[in-house]
Amino acid sequence: MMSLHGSSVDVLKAIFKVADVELRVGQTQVSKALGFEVYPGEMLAILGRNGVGKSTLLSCLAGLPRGEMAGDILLGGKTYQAWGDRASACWRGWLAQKQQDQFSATVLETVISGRHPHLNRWSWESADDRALALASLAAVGMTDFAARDVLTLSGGERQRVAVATILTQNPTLYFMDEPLAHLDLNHQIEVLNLLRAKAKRERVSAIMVLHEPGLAHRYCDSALLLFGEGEWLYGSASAVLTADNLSRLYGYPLLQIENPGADGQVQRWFVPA
Ligand SMILES: Nc1ncnc2c1ncn2[C@@H]1O[C@H](COP(=O)(O)OP(=O)(O)OP(=O)(O)O)[C@@H](O)[C@H]1O
Repeated sequence: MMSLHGSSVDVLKAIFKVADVELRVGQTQVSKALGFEVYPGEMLAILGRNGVGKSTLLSCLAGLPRGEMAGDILLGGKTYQAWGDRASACWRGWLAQKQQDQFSATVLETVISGRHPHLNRWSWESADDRALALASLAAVGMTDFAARDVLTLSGGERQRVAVATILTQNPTLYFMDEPLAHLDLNHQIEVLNLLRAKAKRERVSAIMVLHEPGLAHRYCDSALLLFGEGEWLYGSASAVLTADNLSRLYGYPLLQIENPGADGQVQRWFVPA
């Protein structure tokens, strides 16, 4: 268990702190003594093999307990319990791994539902809420689908609606379980560009489960690797996302390829050896 972090963000106040988190689900030990902090504007990727416990951990970090957990999770300096359900729902957004629609609803109604934590019990969505929902739909290129029934959408279209919904909720901290699921390459980049720009502009932060280490390196500031048996490695994306660490993580030898990106950053891609 190790932390490898640079000092560039240390001058800021962390908005999210995790200390000594022990987590087990069924027979799986997900983490032992896990600790890290997230700062305003930071994007953190969680990576690991299937079944290692990424979703279980993300859910616990988002205050939606799964499995047996001990340790401290502080959002803006307070526990979820101290915030209460409604206040914490305004602070943090949750994008689930699977979108499960039970009933017919239009795309716009679904996206506007992101505003619900912000509304009083008896109030309806305002014109501002609707404008925010429409802007979020436009941001993911789904404006033309506003009147469509969500039950008729393709997997990738439904995922873009889920991203628009969390954008409409407009939380300070985004928890996203595989936000790129079902998306083609073009839309994967579009969603990550959108989040990166929002993090930079509005200082919101994101913790997300990703399966593509090259994209995690390109878009995230930090990374948390879950190795199984509770072992983990956390630190800056460039320190953690290396061929050695990822070969160990996935149990398969990987080659690292570096390429200068248009933004002047060195991009790192990993391919099976
Ligand atoms: N309620 C449960 N009872 C027993 N085992 C469970 C329970 N929930 C999850 N598990 C197991 O715990 C492990 C971790 O599950 P989790 O969904 O967190 O993995 P993951 O890393 O997100 O996987 P994937 O990459 O496949 O989405 C899996 O082996 C899963 O089968």
